Amino acid sequence: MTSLNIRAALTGARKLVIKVGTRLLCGSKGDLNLKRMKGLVEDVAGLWKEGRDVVLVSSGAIGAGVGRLGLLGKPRTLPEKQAAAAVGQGILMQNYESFFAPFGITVAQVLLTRDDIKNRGRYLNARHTLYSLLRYRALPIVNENDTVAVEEIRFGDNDTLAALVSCLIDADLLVLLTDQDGLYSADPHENRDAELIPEVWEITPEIEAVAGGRGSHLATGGMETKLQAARITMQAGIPMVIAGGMQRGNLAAILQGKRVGTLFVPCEETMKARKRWIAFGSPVEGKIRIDHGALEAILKKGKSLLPGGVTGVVGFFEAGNVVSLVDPCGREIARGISNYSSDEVKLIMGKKSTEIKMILGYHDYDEVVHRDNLTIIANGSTLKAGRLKGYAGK
Ligand SMILES: Nc1ncnc2c1ncn2[C@@H]1O[C@H](COP(=O)(O)OP(=O)(O)O)[C@@H](O)[C@H]1O
Ligand SMILES: N[C@@H](CCC(=O)OP(=O)(O)O)C(=O)O
Repeated sequence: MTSLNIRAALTGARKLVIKVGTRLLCGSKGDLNLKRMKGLVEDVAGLWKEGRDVVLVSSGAIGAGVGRLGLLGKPRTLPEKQAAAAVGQGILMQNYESFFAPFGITVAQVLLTRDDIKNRGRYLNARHTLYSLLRYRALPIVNENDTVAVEEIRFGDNDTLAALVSCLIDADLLVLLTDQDGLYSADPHENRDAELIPEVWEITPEIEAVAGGRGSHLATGGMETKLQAARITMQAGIPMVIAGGMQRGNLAAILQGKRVGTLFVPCEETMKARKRWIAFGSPVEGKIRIDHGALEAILKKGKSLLPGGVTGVVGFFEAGNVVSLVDPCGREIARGISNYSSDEVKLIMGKKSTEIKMILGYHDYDEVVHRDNLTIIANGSTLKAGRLKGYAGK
């Protein structure tokens, strides 16, 4: 695949994560650049109105807090940074709320710590919360929960957080907006002759060498953490673009397939890493038997497994474990992550999703196994849904 093909493929990206850095939002004293923020919001709203899902990862809480508290610079100690973030996060959200409102877009604040990603149960929770917000057409605005995150549970920088959020929601594209138009052959602040690198296919030592650290006293990480984010997205099979957010229109241009910023091309070999993890990387804790209707829905239409299609449960498993889905003849057709434990599935099997609340007393998910967490298996190999034409399951 050529870089032009990949750029063109970005036009079809439906689920986007867009990260906005402190550099764009805050001046050197922490003063929020409201004009720029408003412009960014207008650009994001344009994509949203095209029917795309957007999760915004916004930095700037510490910076805005520094500005409002009149501090001389970014605090050095963690409690002071946490205090600044507590002040600034509210200011950020207040402005996002008022800038998105004229477009009829409701925003939602989502604050995460590293534990929300590391712990499988919490990971699934965060994922489902984000999915629910997008289903409600509310635009999630994510930041690190700086006010409570101590060193051990910190992401530390929002570039990494944005990459992990992209994996969390299976994004089609991550865009990191910053003050530079992409990755240059040297830090443009230090070298006027630096040239933009339009595509990166592999993070080589040469690429690492051009990426400098922190770019301003309020921002974190500089290009180093952006490369760290690219390592994650490239392995996860998600294209990532670093682009300039100082001027309007770059987001739209990227989504029109134009050669804007630096594209980090995902590795095709590892595109299905997550699906492979589900199929082969994790122990299978139990089996769920499904009926012909569910079999057809999963294999031919790529649908999720709903409780109504379940006919039996074998073994003992917890919510979040990988289970085998077996057809009425007992053949394994897929593996997936179960949203419910074996005891819970036994209670809700054969029922409608709307009955889950009545039976269990709670209703966390409609699906027993969501299609995003499901890998189809046939003759020991993984296949895409819809490709199993001859398979009637009989
Ligand atoms: N090779 C490079 N190309 C572009 N920018 C670089 C490079 N190396 C270091 N930088 C610095 O990275 C900064 C952007 O990162 P950062 O300050 O963390 O911004 P943000 O707040 O947007 O995350 C730029 O202002 C620039 O000084
Ligand atoms: N969570 C912090 C952002 C930390 C960070 O990574 O900043 P940046 O390098 O500007 O993206 C904040 O809101 O201030």
